[in-house]
Amino acid sequence: MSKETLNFQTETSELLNLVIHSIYTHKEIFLRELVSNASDAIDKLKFLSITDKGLLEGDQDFKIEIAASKDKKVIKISDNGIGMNHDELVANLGTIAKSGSKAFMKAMKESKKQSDLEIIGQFGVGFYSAFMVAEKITVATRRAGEEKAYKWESDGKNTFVIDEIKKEKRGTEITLHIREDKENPNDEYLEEYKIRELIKKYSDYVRYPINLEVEKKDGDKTEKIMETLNSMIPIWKKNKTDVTEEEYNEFYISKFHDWEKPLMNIHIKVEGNIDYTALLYIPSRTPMDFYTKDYEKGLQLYTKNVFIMDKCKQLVPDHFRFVKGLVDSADFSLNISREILQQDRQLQSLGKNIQKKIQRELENLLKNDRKKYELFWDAFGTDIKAGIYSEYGLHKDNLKNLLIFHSTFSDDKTTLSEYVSRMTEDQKEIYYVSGEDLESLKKMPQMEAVKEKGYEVLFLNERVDEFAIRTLMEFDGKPFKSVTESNLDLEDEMEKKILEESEGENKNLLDGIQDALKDKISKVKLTNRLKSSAVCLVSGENGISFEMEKVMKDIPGQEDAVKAERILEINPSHNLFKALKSIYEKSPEEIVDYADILYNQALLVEGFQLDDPVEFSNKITNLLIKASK
Ligand SMILES: Nc1ncnc2c1ncn2[C@@H]1O[C@H](COP(=O)(O)OP(=O)(O)OP(=O)(O)O)[C@@H](O)[C@H]1O
Repeated sequence: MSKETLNFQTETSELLNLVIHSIYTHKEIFLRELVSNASDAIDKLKFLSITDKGLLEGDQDFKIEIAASKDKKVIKISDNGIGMNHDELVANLGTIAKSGSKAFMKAMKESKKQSDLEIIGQFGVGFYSAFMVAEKITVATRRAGEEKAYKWESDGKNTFVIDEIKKEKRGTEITLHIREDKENPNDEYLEEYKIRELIKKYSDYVRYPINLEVEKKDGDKTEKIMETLNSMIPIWKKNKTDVTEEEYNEFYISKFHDWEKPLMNIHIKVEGNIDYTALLYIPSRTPMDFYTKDYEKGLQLYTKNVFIMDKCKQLVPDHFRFVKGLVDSADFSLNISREILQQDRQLQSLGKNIQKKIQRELENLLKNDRKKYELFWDAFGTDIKAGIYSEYGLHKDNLKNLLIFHSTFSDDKTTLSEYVSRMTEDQKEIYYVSGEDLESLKKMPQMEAVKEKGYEVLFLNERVDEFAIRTLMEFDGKPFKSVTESNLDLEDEMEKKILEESEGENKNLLDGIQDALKDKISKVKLTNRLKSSAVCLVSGENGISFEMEKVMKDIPGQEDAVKAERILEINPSHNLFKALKSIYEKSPEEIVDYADILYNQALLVEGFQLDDPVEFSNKITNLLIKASK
């Protein structure tokens, strides 16, 4: 094969341009990235060699080596991992395929501020980050089990060159030709102390020895020896007490490509039916791709220190899909293929066990650190609520204690059991009101009577809320009840009787309003539910609420699939009702316009769009003119 010169994919060029020209902070992470690639490459080889011993080529002494030369201004990082063949070289080091770099580019594109370049420190852009310190990079590599070896070389501008070479040992050797830069010198990366420091800081847990070539003086002689810099104990195998918060965070950031430290970690060692260790993290905010189809849930799976798979889906349920982390269990036989592993019953029961642990940790957080729990809730509460109604409510009993909502009780959110503990003796139901934003919910007319009774009302201000609540149906034996339902049943017998009489006396007026609105509402009623408001809409008994109707409307193809039954309720003690009565007595035909205005007002309060806003506005205008005469 002759030498070929290839262009970087456009996105890669953009990324490289950024890396080379704009980023001066956090340069040191390049070493972490290269070491982590080397360690991944050994992991891959180890895994493949289970079924194909030949790949080892007689060398099982897995290691990563670093050598630096101040004279030549180069630093070399080599590994005896899987290596790359020609096509892999082109694909892996010519395009951006991987999560870290892709997410980084996306974040960069979305942010306008230069200071956001800081995020690279936490992100890492993989291999390409080496161009922060190198003016030229040479990669020599041979794929395990193959004969041909290749050299990849580039100055990170627009092109890279690939050439065939001889390389006896399998694996990859990366040579960085350190960039001269007076303003932002890179020379320290050639110093032994710095390399030691960086490996300790970022790569101590790497399971293979990271050996640095150091000079040792022996009398007059100096000789070069290899010294292992890392402790090699995977962080998850250490005792909790031996790991600092910072180490946990550092591990998360480098391993799971977040740019913010996690909200919390869950480090568990379980001995039982299945022995396992898990190190799980809850991110501190919703990942950028969380609501796209690119987001994949799952935990990394290791067995006996060998990496098996990256996103093992069975280990976390959908409602905890935000959890990142890894699970290491010696109880899996390694000879099974990934496909068989996926059906493994052990895996299912491991998943169940992990699910319980996550749940317990969240319950503890809710109990012990409400502030932090609210941060969690802001990021992932929607998923918990969706988890309640998905799979036909299969998980509702597990998840119901994790719910928190705003309520009329205070500005803080409340759990359902806190709500129940505050219920008054005569209160039989848990009241809620649903709608889009808290401020308008607080002012909903339907709330008035419930509030006057001294009952607390939950605010369901997210779309999934009502679906979750309806799946639950009850909590602690107390059914949920929407304050906008028609049969609120708050009155005593006396009040009911007075209302009925009043409806009888005003039958003509009510019928007149009903006739005027016949296509729009199913009924007009007088109500005790209102105090200072004149009218409101409530939903009927077909079980569909206004909020559900709105949600369904937004689903393409379902626009008219469900409609809540609308009942117009009028407050008989309000001056407006008296005014309606006198208008009806004088000229019954005028009631048509009034009815329409009342109905539209009630719609507005409910957050609905008016069928004909222009007509509504004209009617109001006419009324105002009339009033001024
Ligand atoms: N030392 C190596 N040995 C074998 N393959 C390597 C090595 N370094 C990099 N690669 C290959 O190049 C790919 C790209 O590396 P890069 O560091 O850019 O991203 P990544 O590490 O895969 O992604 P991320 O950083 O998001 O995990 C890797 O996925 C791997 O296939």
